[in-house]
Parts: sequence; structure tokens; C-alpha cells
Amino acid sequence: MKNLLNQKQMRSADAFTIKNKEILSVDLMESASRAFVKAFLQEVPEKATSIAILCGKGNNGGDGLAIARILKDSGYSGVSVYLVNFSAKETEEYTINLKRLEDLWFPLTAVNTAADLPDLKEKVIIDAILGSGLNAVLEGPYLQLVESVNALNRQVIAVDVPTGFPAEGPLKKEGVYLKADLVICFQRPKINFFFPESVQALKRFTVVPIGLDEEFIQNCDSPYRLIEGPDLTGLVKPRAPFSHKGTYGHALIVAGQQQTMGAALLSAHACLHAGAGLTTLSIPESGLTALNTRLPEVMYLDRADLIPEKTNKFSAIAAGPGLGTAEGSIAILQGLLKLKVPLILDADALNMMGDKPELLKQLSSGSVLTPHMKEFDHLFGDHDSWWERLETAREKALELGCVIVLKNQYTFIIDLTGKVTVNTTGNAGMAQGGMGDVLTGLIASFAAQGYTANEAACIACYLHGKAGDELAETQVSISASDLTGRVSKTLKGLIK
Ligand SMILES: NC(=O)C1=CN([C@@H]2O[C@H](COP(=O)(O)OP(=O)(O)OC[C@H]3O[C@@H](n4cnc5c(N)ncnc54)[C@H](O)[C@@H]3O)[C@@H](O)[C@H]2O)[C@@H](O)CC1
Ligand SMILES: [K+]
Repeated sequence: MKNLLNQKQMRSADAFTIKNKEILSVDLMESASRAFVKAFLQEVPEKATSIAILCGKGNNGGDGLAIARILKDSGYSGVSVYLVNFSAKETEEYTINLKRLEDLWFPLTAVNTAADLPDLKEKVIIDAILGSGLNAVLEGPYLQLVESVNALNRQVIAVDVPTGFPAEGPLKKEGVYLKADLVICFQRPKINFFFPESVQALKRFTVVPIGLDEEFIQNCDSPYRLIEGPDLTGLVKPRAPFSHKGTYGHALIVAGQQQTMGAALLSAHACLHAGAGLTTLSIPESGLTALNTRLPEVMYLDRADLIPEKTNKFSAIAAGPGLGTAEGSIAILQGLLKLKVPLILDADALNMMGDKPELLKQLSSGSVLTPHMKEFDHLFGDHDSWWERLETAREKALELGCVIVLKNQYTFIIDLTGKVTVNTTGNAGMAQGGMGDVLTGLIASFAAQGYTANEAACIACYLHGKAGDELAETQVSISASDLTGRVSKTLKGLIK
């Protein structure tokens, strides 16, 4: 899995690469700028497009100057450079790249105060004002400049990070950032790109390798990493010869009420399709006809049988989808907690825990909690920012000895040691009811098949989003049942 670094570690990776690969810092800048232009070409292929590059005086600005030269060399005919001279000092790499442009008689416009910014006519703006060197919120002329650029409503492509946007740490509601349509980011995405608040600064990002030492990056002690398809190849086991249904575990899902039987059926359906050897559903008796007609492969367990002697054969137990929060449901949850086995808890099971926090203490180690933001805050208190929410999730995962799957556009899977795996699969077509129920069924399925709680959560989250991404190639929206119908095929693609 790819490690995500904070800016201090990123600077160390720069320094290590420069020392170890014996390349000059300015050459690394050249490599970064070339990588930027390669990605830019995909985005703005029309060479006659007018482009304004706004360059600060740090290395982000240095990148901007090198990008101007490389764009011109690549045939872009309408490139203008604006030198944002708000800071007294400039970096060595900036100075070298400025000299290179001056030697080419490249037209340069100085912007010494925010009021100096001319009426920009260019169609595309490249933001190279400030990058990851930012150390505080924007104020003074930077703030004014960013506000006037935002008011232009042009297509903005930012170098590495939008000006003013902190790469990590809590994102303040009142923060002002240069609004980029796209960020072309170097080597690794910034941690803050994965939080919903980032929409204030960017619509999308793409990551380009610039030649930093990967071994160094992977050896950095970081609590954050990304999960990608190749990480699962090798982890997800193929079906073995001579295996039988007993080889692939027996999952129990405790879900549904008379009015919410659909949630239970969706969960069990997903569990089945992700390969559990046997799936049993514990629902109210009123749902039996629906179960037998819709999911003939799934077995039934009476609610009265949620006792140790009847449940010890299950290799994973999930509870919550459509379970309700009334007295009867609380008794079911309390009964499950008394089994003293790891549980996968979602939806109403989490709501009940939020109502009765003392139940959290009864969770067995190795359990999995799958809250979305509201459920999470109900469990652990309100949070002002996603950064803080994730910090709490890390503390709670460690304290409770459980895996927390904090769901959002990018889902964070926090393991028992507080390490965070970020999942990037999934798309807006999946924004439909029932998706969470499917995810719970997938986690239960992989846990039943013998994967650890963290592995089961990682495989399930990746697979869930990936199946959705594959369907989104030909569909606008994706129903929970569509998704379930796809998972086995997607899973096949992940196995070596
Ligand atoms: N070898 C390297 O270090 C590489 C760096 N690269 C680029 O370098 C960037 C980082 O460069 P730098 O560290 O020089 O930093 P920046 O270019 O991001 O900004 C540094 C300047 O901003 C000022 N500043 C910081 N916070 C401010 C604030 N809140 N308000 C006003 N001014 C503020 C600093 O005093 C300094 O003058 C990266 O984002 C990337 O674009 C790339 O060229 C790749 C290689
Ligand atoms: K920038």
C-alpha cells in the first residue's frame, strides 16, 4: 500500500532523493514540472489556449516558471507569466528558473501588490503562487489576490496544492483557498484532499510521479496509506481445489424488522455473492416468505436462537441493517454482545450504541464498526472537522481494539493499531439507499471466510467501490442490487 506523507516527511523525501540519487534540487524541480505538463496536456490539449501562470517566489513558483518554459517548448503559444512578488526572499531554484525564462526573452509581468493584478484575459490559470510551504492561513496581499482570482471563475489548474490549502491538519470553515478545478499533485496526494471540506479548494486531483525515492517514502512511519487494486492481488485467495462450502465460512447477519426487511435481504445477498460458504439471516418471522422467495440460498435463524449454543458455529456475525432501535432491538444487541465474539456492527446497531455508550465497552476485540459521519458523531461526539474526526477514530480504534470503517466519498478504514487505510474506489452513482447494507454483507462475508477484521474491511470497501466504478462506465446510477450482482465478477479481477 502506498504510504501518504505529511509535508515534513515529503521534504525529507525530497532531500533524501537529492542526496541519494545525486541529482540537483533544480533538476528535481524540472522533473516535477515535466510531470505536471504531461498531465496538463491531457487536460488542455488545445495548444492555442491562452494560459496565465501565477508564480510565487518559493519552489512552487519555481515550478510555475519551469512549467511556462516547458509548455512553450511543447508548442503552447499563449503562455503568460505573472510574478507574484509579495515576499522578499526567493528560493535558489526559483532564481535559476527565472533566469532561464529571462534568457528566452519570455514576457514577464510583475505583480507587486494585489492591486497590480491586471485584468486577466487568459482562459486557463495555472496556480503556482504557494504550494506545500504554506505555514499559516492566507492574509494580506495573498488573500486579496486569491479572492480576485477566484472571482474570475476561470479554469484553474493548481501545481501540487491550491494556494492557501493546507496539506494536512484541521481545515477551518473560514479558510480561503484558491479554487482549483484540478490539482496536479506531486508523487503523493495530500492527506487533506480526502476530506469533504476539500471541495472548497479543489474539484479533482491527479497524482504524478516526479522521481522521489519510493523506498524512502514507503519506509516513512506514516499512519496513512492508500489501498489500490494490486494491494489486494495476493491477499484475496482463489477458491481452492477440493474445497467445499465449509471452507468458506458461515456468516450470520442479524438485521431487519417487518418494515425494513429489504435492508436485511440486501446485506445477506451481498454476503452470498462475495463468497461466504454459508449465509444465515436472523430476521423476524414475518420476513420468512420474503427470504425464501428472494434468497433461497440463505438460511434462517430465529431471533430466540441468538444464544451461544446456537451461534458458536458462525465464523462471523454482523448486525444492524434495518434492525431498529426499540426495546426489542436493544435486547438483541445486548444479547449479541454477551456472546463475547467479534461483531460487525452497522446502522441501527451503531445508533443504539450511540444512545447507550456503555455498550461500547462490551465490544469484543476485533469487532468492526461501520459508521457514516452522523453515526460516528453520535457514537463519539461532534467534530468540527474531518481531520479531528479521523483523529478520534484512530484513538477509539486503539482504545476499543476494533476496526472502524468511517464511510464517506473516500472511506477511512482504521485498524486496531490506529493506522488508516484510505479507499478511493466508488462514485456518485452509488449514492442510493441500501449501499451501506451491501457493504456490511461484504465485510461479514470476508470475515467469515477467514480474513482478519482489517483485511475483511479493506477488501470489502475496495470491492464495493470498484464494482460501482465498473458499473458506472455504462450506468448513471447504481442500485444496491446492481452492485451485489457485480461483486463476484469484480472480485475475480482482483485474484491473481
Ligand atoms: N525539491 C523540492 O523541494 C521540490 C519542491 N517542489 C515544489 O515546491 C513546493 C514547496 O516549495 P516551498 O517549500 O519553497 O514553499 P512554497 O513555494 O509553497 O511557498 C514558500 C513561500 O511562501 C511563504 N509562505 C508560507 N506560508 C505563507 C502564508 N501563510 N502566507 C504568505 N506566505 C507564506 C514562505 O515564507 C515562502 O516564501 C511544493 O509545493 C512543490 O510545488 C517541487 O518542485 C518538487 C521538488
Ligand atoms: K499552488
